[in-house]
This record gives sequence, structure tokens and C-alpha cells, in this order.
Amino acid sequence: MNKKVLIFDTTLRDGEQALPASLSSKEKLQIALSLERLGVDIIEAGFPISSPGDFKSVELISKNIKNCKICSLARCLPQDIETASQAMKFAVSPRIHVFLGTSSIHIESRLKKSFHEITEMMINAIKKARKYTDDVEFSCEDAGRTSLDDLCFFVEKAIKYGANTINIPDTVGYTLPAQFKNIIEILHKKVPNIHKAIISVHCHNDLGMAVGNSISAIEAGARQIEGTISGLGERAGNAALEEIIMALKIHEKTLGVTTNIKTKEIYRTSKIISQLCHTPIPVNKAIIGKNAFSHSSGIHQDGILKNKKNYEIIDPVDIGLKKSILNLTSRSGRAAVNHRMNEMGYQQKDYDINKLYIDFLKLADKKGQIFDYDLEALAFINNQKEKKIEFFQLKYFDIQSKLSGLSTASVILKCGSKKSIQEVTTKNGPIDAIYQALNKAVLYPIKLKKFNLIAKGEGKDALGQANILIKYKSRNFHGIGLSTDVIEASAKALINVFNHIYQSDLIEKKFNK
Ligand SMILES: CC(=O)SCCNC(=O)CCNC(=O)[C@H](O)C(C)(C)COP(=O)(O)OP(=O)(O)OC[C@H]1O[C@@H](n2cnc3c(N)ncnc32)[C@H](O)[C@@H]1OP(=O)(O)O
Ligand SMILES: CC(C)C(=O)C(=O)O
Repeated sequence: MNKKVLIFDTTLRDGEQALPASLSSKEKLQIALSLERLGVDIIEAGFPISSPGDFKSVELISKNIKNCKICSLARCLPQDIETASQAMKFAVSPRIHVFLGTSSIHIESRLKKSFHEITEMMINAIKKARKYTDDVEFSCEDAGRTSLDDLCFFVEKAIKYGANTINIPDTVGYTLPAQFKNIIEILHKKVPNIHKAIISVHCHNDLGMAVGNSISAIEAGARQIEGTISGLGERAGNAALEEIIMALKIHEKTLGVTTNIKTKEIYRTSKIISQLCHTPIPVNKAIIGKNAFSHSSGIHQDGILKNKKNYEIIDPVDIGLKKSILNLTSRSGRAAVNHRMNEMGYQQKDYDINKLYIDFLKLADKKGQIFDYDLEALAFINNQKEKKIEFFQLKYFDIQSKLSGLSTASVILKCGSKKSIQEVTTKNGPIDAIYQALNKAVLYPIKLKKFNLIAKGEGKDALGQANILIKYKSRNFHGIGLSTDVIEASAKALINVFNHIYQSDLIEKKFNK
């Protein structure tokens, strides 16, 4: 049996059916160009009878895409087939895709025809399509719910009258993988001329089985897979092609098949499609989701650092990413924190990982994810502590502030190991109030020369960093404070200065240690 599985992308037809707004011809061409670069074999460019805009898009794609077959959908109606053919008149390799419901429910309650009439419509449509191109695909719509005897009948007739690709869609995503595999196996066993056509499948995801069913079909001999990148499509969508492609690559030995896809183009293509279709990719989406190559827990991160294969079955490079990511959170361990510090240029001797890790956990519990700038700040503060200049420590603060009113700050400042001083001050603003309260505790004759508050990081996750310059006697002292709370960051910057002053030789040590 042929080892090659053809990849048929229907983002521009079935995918677009599910979008709130249709794509412009330009956008469709952009997607088609990126699918061509990805190496898909067939692009279903549209359903030209459906609107003048869709006709124009298929025409534009036909003019510009030279390395893929271009396919157009048509009902089993002469006008649909003629229009499909006209839209593809510039295509190097045009395919007409005709379809017709074959399940009893579709024949009786939707198409409202007899079995005989449906057979005639199918045969006439295939014969007509063959007048325009020798590449004709026929789909037994709702094959998943078509009786096996009827399906074998339609498939045999479709091949006999000239269809060289037979598509078996699970239109409503009804079947289970074992059932779907059985359908394809039965067709191979019972349809005498089956070897004259490529068997294709087109699975929908209503029960989340689209990818599983497609893989089962390949095991049973299907050699064309229809789907879309990221699984866009009618209702719950189509089979996600990137998942099938990577499953075939990872299990190449077991399944014994390959595709023509340049897998390194997968990530880029998915981004383009997601943007143009205004459909964000869920973070946990297999292969292309943001978390697909991110490791967040300490045990996994440690395992990844020891050997990627412990927790990665796909090399991110294979889909076009540079490498996987280790997210730092309060579920991370020392191995991941150390690794990131080293990547940022810190050497082991520059920090004490055990001490840094304690602060890291406190911050991560408050903040969630920890970024490089957080680590830098933690390393800085840790170094300060290492220098043992933490004589003063903020034990407690409370601020009362109101619109157009004064602010009141209450603080408890720990001085050495034995003494704590409590102060309360009311001033014009919260930072002014807390600064006055803290200074009432130490009574240093200081003068604030500069005060600068910046956000470290982006959005609501940013840390506030206060940088201050204080004049004490003849000397200037710099202070820095960091916290998720800007008032706490400001207070810490002042206490940082108190500690510098306390360490300096300018002062008589009036507090007992
Ligand atoms: C399973 C799939 O995804 S199939 C593709 C689905 N995609 C789309 O439907 C998007 C494009 N569709 C459209 O633009 C429009 O539905 C059109 C232009 C195709 C048809 O529009 P209208 O002529 O107004 O018909 P409408 O959509 O209301 O109904 C569909 C008609 O097509 C008939 N029909 C449906 N499938 C087929 C078929 N494969 N072969 C022949 N006739 C069919 C229906 O029986 C119905 O005919 P009726 O009006 O005589 O009952
Ligand atoms: C036209 C056919 C292939 C289809 O989209 C379906 O059955 O879901």
C-alpha cells in the first residue's frame, strides 16, 4: 500500500464556514500562500457558486498557487460544477469536489429524493465534472451514518463513473475510532474497484474524535486526510491537521506512512491563520498552543533539564519553535530557578540558591508567574541581605487614604532582633505618610532628594520598584525597594537607606542589637 498520506487543507472552505465574518480574497490568498509553503498537497479554496466573493477568491488563488492542487466544492448540480470549473480556469492542477448526502436521514429529510434519484445525481455530477478535469473527488456526505451496504454501493459507482478520490466524511462527528476504522476496512474488502481511487477521510470533531478517527482511517488504508490547521471548521470543527501530521511523524515506524509536510512551517502557519481568522489558539492546544512546549512544574522541569525526552515527545524545533519554555511559578523547584539564573548570566557563586529560592517562593505565591526581571530583583535584594545590612525591617504597615483627604500611615519597624517601634502619622499622601512614620521611628535627619517609582514587568503582573536618593549629613544614600504593592516598595526603599546609614560610620549605634 502507498506510504504517502496526502494532506488536504479545507481551512478556506470548511474552516471559513465557521468564521463570524468571511475572509477577503487577499486574506484567503495569504492563507493559501502559507499553506503552499507548509507543503499541503491540496488546498480546498472555496465553494465558488456560493458567492461572487468566493468565486473571486478561488480564481485569485488558482492564479497564484502553483505547487498545490486547487480544489473547489460543488453540489451535484450542473451550475455548481460549471462555476467551480470556471473559477479554477487558471489553476495548474484543478480538482472538482462534488458531494451528496448518502445517509437515509440526509436523503429523505434534507434532499427529499429517492435512492435512485440520488444515484443518478451522483453519476451525472461526476460525469460532468470529468468533462472539465480528470481530477474529481466525490464525498459521500454523512458517510459515518450511512449504512455500510449503501456506502459500498455509492463508492463503487462513483469510482466507476470517474471519481479518482473518494472521500468518506464523518460529517456530524458521530463515529468512534474503531467504528470508523471498520468502515474504511469494509470499503477496502467489499468494493471491487477500490484500488482505482484514493480513499480520503474528512472527520468532524463533535465528540472530540476527529483526529483519532482520521488516524484509525489511515491504519485501515485511507491515504488522504482532510482537515484544517488548528481544527477550525463547521460547529466543533474539523480534524486538526497539525495533530495528525505530528502523530504520523512521531509514530512513523508503527503506522508506516509519511506526508509531504514541512513540519517546521507548522507554527508559523498556525499563527497566520489564527490572526487572519481572528480565532485565538487555546493555550493548551496540542502542538501549537502556548503551553504545548512549556513546562511548569518543578519535577517536570528538573526532568527536562536532565534529559528533554523525559517529558517531551516532540522536539519543538520540528514545528518551527526555537526551544521549549520553563515557566517559573511557585510549583517550580531549585533546578529550574538555577537554570534560568544561569541563562541570564549569573554564576553559581553570584547568589545562594537556597536563600534566593525562599524569596522566589514567597513572590511566586503572591504573583503567579515569575519573569527574568523578578529574578534580577530577587538576586539584588538577596545580595543586600548577604551583606547583612538588614538591621531595620518592616514588620507591619497600614494605610488609610481617601479622595481629597489626608492619608494616615501606621507602621511597626523592627530594629535589630529585640526592639520594635510603632508610629502613626497623617500626611498629604500615602507615601508621604509612611515615610514620615518610618522616620519618626528612627529619627534620622534625612532629606529625600529623589523618588522614582517604576513598573518592573508588564500589565497587572508588574512589580513596583522604588528608587530613592536620600541625603544624610554630607552623604547621599541610594535605596531600592521592590514589591507587588507600590507603597510597600516605597517603604522598603527607605528602610534600605536606613540600613545603609546604620552600617555607615556616620552614626552612633543607638539601637540595641
Ligand atoms: C457538509 C458541508 O459542509 S457541505 C458545504 C456547506 N457549505 C455551505 O453551505 C456554504 C455555501 N452555501 C451557500 O452559499 C448556499 O447554501 C448555496 C449557494 C450553496 C445554496 O443556496 P440556496 O440556493 O439559497 O439554497 P439553500 O442553502 O437554502 O438550500 C440548499 C439547497 O441545496 C440542496 N443541496 C444540498 N446539498 C446538495 C448536493 N450535494 N447536491 C445537490 N443539491 C444539494 C438542498 O437540497 C437545498 O435545495 P432545495 O432548496 O431545493 O431544498
Ligand atoms: C463536503 C463534505 C466533505 C463536508 O464538508 C462534510 O461532509 O463535512
